[in-house]
Amino acid sequence: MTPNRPTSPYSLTRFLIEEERAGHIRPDLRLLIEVVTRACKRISIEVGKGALGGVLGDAGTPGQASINVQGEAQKKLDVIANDVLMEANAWGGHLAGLASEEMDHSVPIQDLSPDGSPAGNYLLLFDPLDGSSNIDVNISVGTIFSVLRCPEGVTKPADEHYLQPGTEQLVAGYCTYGPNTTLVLTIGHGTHAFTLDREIGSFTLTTRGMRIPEETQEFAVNMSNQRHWQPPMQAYVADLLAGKTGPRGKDFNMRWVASMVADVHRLLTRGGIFSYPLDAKCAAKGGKLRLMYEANPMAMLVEQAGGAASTGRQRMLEVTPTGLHQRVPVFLGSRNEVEAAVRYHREHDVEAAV
Ligand SMILES: O=P(O)(O)OC[C@H]1O[C@](O)(COP(=O)(O)O)[C@@H](O)[C@@H]1O
Ligand SMILES: [Mg+2]
Ligand SMILES: [Mg+2]
Repeated sequence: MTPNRPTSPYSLTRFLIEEERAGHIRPDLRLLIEVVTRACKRISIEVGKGALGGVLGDAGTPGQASINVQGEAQKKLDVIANDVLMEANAWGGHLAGLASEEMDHSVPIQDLSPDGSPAGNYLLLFDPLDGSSNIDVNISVGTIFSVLRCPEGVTKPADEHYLQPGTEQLVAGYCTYGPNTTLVLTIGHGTHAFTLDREIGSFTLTTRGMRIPEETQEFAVNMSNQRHWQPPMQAYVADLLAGKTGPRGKDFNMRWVASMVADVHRLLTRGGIFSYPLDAKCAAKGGKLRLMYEANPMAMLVEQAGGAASTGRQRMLEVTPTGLHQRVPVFLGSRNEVEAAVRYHREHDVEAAV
């Protein structure tokens, strides 16, 4: 090699090929990740156009917002991002089916693939655009995705085939569209960050093996819901707010972006706890955030970085899903802080039982 020649950037493609050589990933799964992350680059371009691309605002017609299966008004970019991911994967190849936060039901790839390609081995789940309420105000949003194995012998998967606990995820990742576009990925061997080099259009490995500090003094929660929280969450946050002179013996700072991707990216970078607990407004639905599209992929990424993820009463990845759009309470991030939040729930439940 010529001396002093700059070494070439370590691309996502190179990373995946080396993981394949190490026996961590099969070639068809590697190609699936490449397809999904290429779609994320497309979404990044659409998000980046902002008002110039006519992509801001609500989907639907004026005065008649379009409503998704979650009962939430869709933004134009929710629909665009969903379409981009659908189109990117419609040719089949490695997928047997896909499911999206924005669609009522999963779709078998055989119904999408124009030439009726044989179904692949995997199921893809995604939240095409997370943090929708931030789109119009130019704050980071993102895409969250997860890959499961299609059960043996199933060529046309239905919703029930997706109902596997998070421990079964083969891949989890997200892409944040902010000041830069960053992909954070796990294939079950650590959590790694790749930054999009916009000049060459390629993801470059920028952090190998992200580690979440076990201790933190930073928490993320929507405090406006405080009056609706249940007793263990009330007690936990009251002690955080009591600071140095309270039972926790240290001061805490609060950060809340209201895009889960951005809040999780912060804690993967410098530690923290993110929570979206049960409250009186969302209790009937089981929580606010979606198990299959948000909580499970983030839980795998966080655990692979040395953190913890829980519903407050159960390890997130061990929850047995009962529905594609199931919602759950979420606590994830720095291990010791998540354990503290879980302790408040346990102590409350023990007291309530006597
Ligand atoms: O502002 P709220 O209602 O507390 O909700 C914020 C949460 O809702 C979400 O935006 C839900 O995601 P979507 O935008 O994909 O529906 C999370 O990203 C975020 O943590
Ligand atoms: Mg979301
Ligand atoms: Mg969304």
